[in-house]
This record gives sequence, structure tokens and C-alpha cells, in this order.
Amino acid sequence: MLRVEDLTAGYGRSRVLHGVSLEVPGEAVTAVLGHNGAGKSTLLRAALGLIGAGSGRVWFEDEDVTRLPAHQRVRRGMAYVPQGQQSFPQLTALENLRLVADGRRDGRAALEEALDLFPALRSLGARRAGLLSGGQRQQLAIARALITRPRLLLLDEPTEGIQPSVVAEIQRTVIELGERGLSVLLVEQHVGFALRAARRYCVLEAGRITSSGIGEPGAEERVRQALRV
Ligand SMILES: Nc1ncnc2c1ncn2[C@@H]1O[C@H](COP(=O)(O)OP(=O)(O)OP(=O)(O)O)[C@@H](O)[C@H]1O
Repeated sequence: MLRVEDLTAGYGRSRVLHGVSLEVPGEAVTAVLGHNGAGKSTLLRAALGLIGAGSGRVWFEDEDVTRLPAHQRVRRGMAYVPQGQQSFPQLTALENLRLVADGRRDGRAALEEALDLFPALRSLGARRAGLLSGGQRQQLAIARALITRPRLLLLDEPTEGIQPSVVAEIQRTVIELGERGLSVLLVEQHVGFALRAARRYCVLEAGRITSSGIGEPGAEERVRQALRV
């Protein structure tokens, strides 16, 4: 689905990723774990093409997309939910969703499916996005991305800074998306959740992948040792 080969990337002269190689299989969640500043968000941005690759390659569904700009990767089926649950705060939740759905051939059906996944958004549809809680905004952001019917969802710390009651709901949804066969590259700090959701995981430290394996309960201890947490 997505293959990253020996990728270096960064900002200006500062290199953040030092030769990262990663395989994201189709129809499953792959988790990237790591400490703050390890380069996890940078990896997602480079996979999408928001920042360029210094060297190395990015393949998406057997196509070399290394030099393609982000919007062309989106057209090929990638969707990205960055940290911070961005939406248009002055528009209602439903308007935010319609903005994506309108003009798409199957937009209406995709919008309904997204609302089925996050029933809370139905009752909040008329509320301005800026007045939603962080957790509700995160659900809105994921719903918006899903309306594009992506083949690969890049999800950056969906539970960060969100009240515990909603965290469980978002975690359930991510697990469900994986079970439904969506390919997800999930950046996450909650080791337990990431390993429950993911078929494969890797640990990123200072821009390098230092361990990887199969997401299973037994892996938690190994990952915690790798992360020294
Ligand atoms: N836009 C930017 N310009 C310059 N440096 C940046 C930029 N974004 C991130 N960095 C730097 O790149 C490094 C990796 O940041 P990144 O956000 O990828 O880490 P992360 O693993 O996602 O961390 P976190 O878990 O805190 O989000 C950090 O040293 C950070 O300061």
C-alpha cells in the first residue's frame, strides 16, 4: 500500500528523518510510536508530500510518488488528519462535512457513513465547529477525511489532549476502521491502544526506526523497553 524507502526529510537545513524505511500493508492499521520530537509527524508529512524528501523514495500502491505534490497524492487516495483537529470554526459541524461531501459523486452516502461511525456528530450537526469539544472536533476531522473515501488514512495522534471519556470512543473507531479493512498509518503515544489497533508497529527514535514488529498484546513490554517508558 505505502512503502517508504530510506527516506530523509526535514525542515530547511535541519534533518529530522535519517533513512526511514517502512512498509504499510493494505487493509490494516500500522502504528508509529515514539517520544515527542522523534519525527513521527514529520514522517506523515513526508509520506503525504507536505515536505519534500531529501533522499529516498515513497511508493503508494506501486507508484513512485516521491516527487508528487500532496494534492496529487490525495487524489490517489491518501487522506491526512493532522494533530489539532482542524476544521472551519465558524461553520457548523454539518457544514464542515458537506464542504467535503458536496460535489463528490458519492458524497451524500459517504457523509451518512461517516455520521454512522460517529453518531454523536448527528446531534451536534448544527453546532459551530469552534464550539465543539476537542474530542468532538477530532471526530469531525476524521469524519471529514473519511468522506473522501481514502485508501490510506494518515492519522496523527488522534487522542492527544482529549478528555478520557472521548478517548475510548476514538480508540474504538480507529480499531473498527482497521477491522473494516481501511489502511491506516497511525501516529500514537498510547502504546496499549496502538498495539491493540495495529497489525504492525514501528518505533521511531530521533528520526530512525529502532524496532518494529507485529501488533499484539505481548509486544507491549518490548515496545515499552524500546521506548524506556
Ligand atoms: N515546521 C517545522 N519547522 C522546523 N522544525 C520542525 C517543524 N516541525 C517539526 N520540527 C522539528 O522536527 C523535529 C521532529 O518533530 P515532529 O513533530 O515530527 O515530532 P513528533 O515525533 O511528531 O513529536 P510529537 O509527538 O511531539 O508531535 C522536532 O525537533 C521539531 O522541533
